[in-house]
Amino acid sequence: MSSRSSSWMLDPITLRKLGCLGQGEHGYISLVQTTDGLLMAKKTSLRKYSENLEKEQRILHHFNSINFNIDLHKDGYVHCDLGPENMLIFPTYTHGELCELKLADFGLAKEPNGPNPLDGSLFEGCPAYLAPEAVGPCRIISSAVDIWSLGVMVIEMLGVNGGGRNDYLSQTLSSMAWDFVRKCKVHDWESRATAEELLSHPFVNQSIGVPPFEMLPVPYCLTDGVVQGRFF
Ligand SMILES: Nc1ncnc2c1ncn2[C@@H]1O[C@H](COP(=O)(O)OP(=O)(O)OP(=O)(O)O)[C@@H](O)[C@H]1O
Repeated sequence: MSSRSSSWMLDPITLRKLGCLGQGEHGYISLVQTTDGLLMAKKTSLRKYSENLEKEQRILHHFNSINFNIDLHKDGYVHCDLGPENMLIFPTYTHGELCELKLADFGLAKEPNGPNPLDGSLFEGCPAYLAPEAVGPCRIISSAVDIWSLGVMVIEMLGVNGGGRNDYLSQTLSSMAWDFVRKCKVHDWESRATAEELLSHPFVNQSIGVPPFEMLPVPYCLTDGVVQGRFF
């Protein structure tokens, strides 16, 4: 489903399975090849999760048909399940870019004017990244939920311990990183930074070097065991 192929619906019988890319609570993902030689990820779920799968298909189709790089939030979608397991890192062919990031698993996402994810379902996702206002009887699901998750992920990526306590973070992170993180982790969801604001933050726009090619992730099932480690 990550291909830019013009024909969206494919006959599954024509897809050749090359290997397994990953597995989650709701299904497993295999690497398949179309008769045209295109590589794709195919998600298979139990019938009881078919609504989630259909929603994922609708959302991916929506972004496939307009522009891959558009901000999810501007279009009224909330992912609701952002966490490292749902951020996929691909090699990029764009000069000067580090890599290409893609979001996976829209099974819990909120569509524009669509219902909130079922009560309790967000705990099946990545609870450690869940915003405080997204739980409880009066829960509020808005784009701010994803921004909170982003803040938690950035703290984790920077390798900081200390239980996410603000006093510890403010002393440990660079002032630029701390400013970014604290804007994501504002408890009052209405005062939290938006994706648009964060995109112009210096933490996002700083210039960092491109890593050597061999550091870019390669699907494990394509490497025949040559590259160790897990596929993102
Ligand atoms: N397009 C893709 N390309 C490569 N790997 C993928 C792709 N989509 C998913 N995966 C891998 O499969 C894993 C599970 O996928 P996904 O999150 O969609 O399944 P899920 O059952 O809905 O998971 P969860 O338990 O989070 O609900 C991901 O964490 C990722 O490692």
